[in-house]
Amino acid sequence: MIEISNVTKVYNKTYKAVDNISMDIRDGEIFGLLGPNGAGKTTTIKMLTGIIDITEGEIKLNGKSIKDNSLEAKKLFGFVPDSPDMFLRLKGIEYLNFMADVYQVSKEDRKQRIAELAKVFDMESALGDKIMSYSHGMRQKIVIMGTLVHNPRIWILDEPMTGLDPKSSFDLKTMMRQHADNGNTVLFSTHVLEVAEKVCDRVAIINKGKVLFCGTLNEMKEHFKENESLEKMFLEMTENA
Ligand SMILES: Nc1ncnc2c1ncn2[C@@H]1O[C@H](COP(=O)(O)OP(=O)(O)OP(=O)(O)O)[C@@H](O)[C@H]1O
Repeated sequence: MIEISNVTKVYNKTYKAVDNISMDIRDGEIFGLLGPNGAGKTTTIKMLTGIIDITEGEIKLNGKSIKDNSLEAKKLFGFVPDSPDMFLRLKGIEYLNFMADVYQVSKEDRKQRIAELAKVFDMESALGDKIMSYSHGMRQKIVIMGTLVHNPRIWILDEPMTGLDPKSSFDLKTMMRQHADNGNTVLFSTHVLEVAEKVCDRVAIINKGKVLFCGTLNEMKEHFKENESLEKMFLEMTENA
């Protein structure tokens, strides 16, 4: 569960990139953070994960404050950032072992987990190669595998489908569903409405740092009927996808 309460982020003392947002992401659901470029999605995710400070407000992950109890809160989630170009000089398997070390995954558990993930993402034959030799999609997959190697309760993913081939994208969505169905929390951002429609239980639409809507997809469609400007923004987002 993620609780976001009256959160604001001000950059450079004046620019409000996120403006007093509140929402709860519940156990057992896939929650989509939707919005056009510059809406404040990445800023929100960076605050959730403790990468940047919260200017005002509070964020709790399974009851642990990311401000006051950051180390404990950070142990609870796996985070996939929007750029997968990391640790390029490491071999895939070295990166996965590094992540398993950081999260103190036992030798036995990691062996099993890495084998499972490599199979799902069709990466078995690539693990001995350096990440710099991987395609963008393969880099995306190795980062996702590194994030999931410690089996975190909460998954936070910033634009995770970007660059994935259709099969990997499908497999990731299936894994997200399974993880949520097991009573865990999955939050991801996207600017593609279609992706959200296929996988999310609930969405929040943000634009210019404000939450314009938060609810189920059916509720969103009802809301569009009453709010043409929101629907128009979405049509534009879909056209630009
Ligand atoms: N470090 C920073 N300093 C100043 N302004 C920033 C900083 N990071 C982001 N911004 C600004 O804050 C606003 C929100 O940016 P953010 O990256 O959160 O949007 P986003 O919804 O993730 O967009 P995208 O889909 O393009 O990644 C933008 O106007 C951006 O230019």
